[in-house]
Amino acid sequence: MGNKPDILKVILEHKKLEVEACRTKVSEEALAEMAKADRQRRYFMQSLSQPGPFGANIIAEVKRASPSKGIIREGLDPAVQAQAYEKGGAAAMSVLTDNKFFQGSNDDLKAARAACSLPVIRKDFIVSLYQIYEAAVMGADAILLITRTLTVEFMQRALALCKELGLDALVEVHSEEELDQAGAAGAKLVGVNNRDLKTFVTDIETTIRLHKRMTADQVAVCESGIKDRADIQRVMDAGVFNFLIGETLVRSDDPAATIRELTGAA
Ligand SMILES: O=P(O)(O)OC[C@@H](O)[C@@H](O)c1c[nH]c2ccccc12
Repeated sequence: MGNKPDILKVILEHKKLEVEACRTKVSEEALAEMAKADRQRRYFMQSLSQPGPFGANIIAEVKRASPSKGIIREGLDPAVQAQAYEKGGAAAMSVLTDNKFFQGSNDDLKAARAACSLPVIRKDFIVSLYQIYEAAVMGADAILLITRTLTVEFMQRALALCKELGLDALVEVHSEEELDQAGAAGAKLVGVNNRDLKTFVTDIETTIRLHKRMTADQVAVCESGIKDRADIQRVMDAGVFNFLIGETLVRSDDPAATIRELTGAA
């Protein structure tokens, strides 16, 4: 790592500029007004509050590319992918909306959500409340908050706004310290990213370790680096039943079948 640029820092700096550019087109006040409009809410957190029919709940991700892997699948169609995810028995869906680093878009989220009946989380780098209004306006059911990139004070404000707008929040952590910060902010749905966003090293044990430190009112999600049923079994044996999976499903030629294998339904 040493002198490798910190990609997370680069992403956040770019994201701040992006949000400022959006603000000049639609003000936060105008967006907040739009966010109040009636929406057909789908319950993201509720779909993860207990184990599914075969045990594991899968949050299946639409992910075209990433800074660590480059293009994961050329020409990925979010609507087709969403239908396969639903058919395979996914509990929920995640859609990357960051364009510069993940080649996603708000339109990807809209298309994926319109093609199925699963609750959808907007996966992006939230640096401003502006993006939370935006998430509500594009029809997302939940947002991701990455503890490493935020203050406890901002997370509290963000969680309060989510409540007001009828959005769920998945609060992502990668260390004991971050888990404590997420808890202090009032996070209930806690995602443990097995991938270190600085080094891109993935270790599933991270979820098992941090889950032991969670409180009884927190629901855990195991995120990143899940390749097969054995990975899932190992984490389930430790008491975690929610899994956020991107690459393995996007690379599969039959994502519905892969979900069935992963959940244990096939
Ligand atoms: O493709 P994977 O290894 O299955 O990982 C999915 C998901 O966890 C990952 O995309 C992710 C987790 N947290 C993030 C934060 C930003 C961008 C991406 C992510």
